[in-house]
Amino acid sequence: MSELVYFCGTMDCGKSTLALQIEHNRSARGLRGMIFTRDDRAGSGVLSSRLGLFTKAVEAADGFDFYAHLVAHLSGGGRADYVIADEAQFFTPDQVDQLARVVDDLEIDVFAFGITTDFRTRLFPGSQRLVELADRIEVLQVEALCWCGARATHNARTVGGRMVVEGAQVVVGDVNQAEHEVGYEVLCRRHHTRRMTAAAARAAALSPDVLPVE
Ligand SMILES: Nc1ncnc2c1ncn2[C@@H]1O[C@H](COP(=O)(O)OP(=O)(O)O)[C@@H](O)[C@H]1O
Ligand SMILES: Cc1cn([C@H]2C[C@H](O)[C@@H](COP(=O)(O)O)O2)c(=O)[nH]c1=O
Repeated sequence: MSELVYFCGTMDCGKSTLALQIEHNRSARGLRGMIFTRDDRAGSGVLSSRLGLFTKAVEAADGFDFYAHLVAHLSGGGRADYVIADEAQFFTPDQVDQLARVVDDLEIDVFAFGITTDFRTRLFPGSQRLVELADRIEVLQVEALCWCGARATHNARTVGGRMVVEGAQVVVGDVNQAEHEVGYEVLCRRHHTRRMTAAAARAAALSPDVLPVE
């Protein structure tokens, strides 16, 4: 039975790496995958991991129809034994419905990867639809850590080095950016709620929040 699996976690927890590993393991056994992404930091039509690995992918912009693309590919004699879809938080709910249809009507496994919530702790529409439709939700096992040592569960956005809670939902970017750039930092819920990034914690070094990690 084919499945729609949603692999999720914070930024920088290894989702793209896992996507590339799944692709590697399956293609090494002669299976053929169809790889999609949207707005990867490395550019259009690339699925990249911070470990330095990357592969070509089909860019799934707004209006792209996953189901129609797969049907056209198969009708033209192409093969697709599984689908990998990275940065799935950026997909529209309709596109996630199309991925579910790929599973149900074409009987192809779909492995989707994405962050669940944005910098305001709100669900991305694509992630919400994946949570609603997935056969299985897998939270990544390699924990990203907050500066305090707790498991990071939330994504913070920083502008000019300060955490912000207002702005456009989508701003492509990375962790560990220079202070003047828009950047991201993963935090535990407590420090996200208190808007305490690593830099803010350093600045408030006398706060009990910055007791050393045990
Ligand atoms: N220099 C490094 N050495 C070892 N592991 C690294 C290094 N840089 C990044 N990583 C690993 O890569 C992970 C990020 O992987 P990536 O697939 O790009 O994340 P995601 O897609 O979830 O944002 C980090 O959590 C870390 O485990
Ligand atoms: C929290 C948050 C993130 N983004 C962007 C930033 C990155 O380009 C991607 C996440 O990529 P990763 O491979 O999981 O690190 O999402 C955003 O646009 N809005 C946000 O609120």
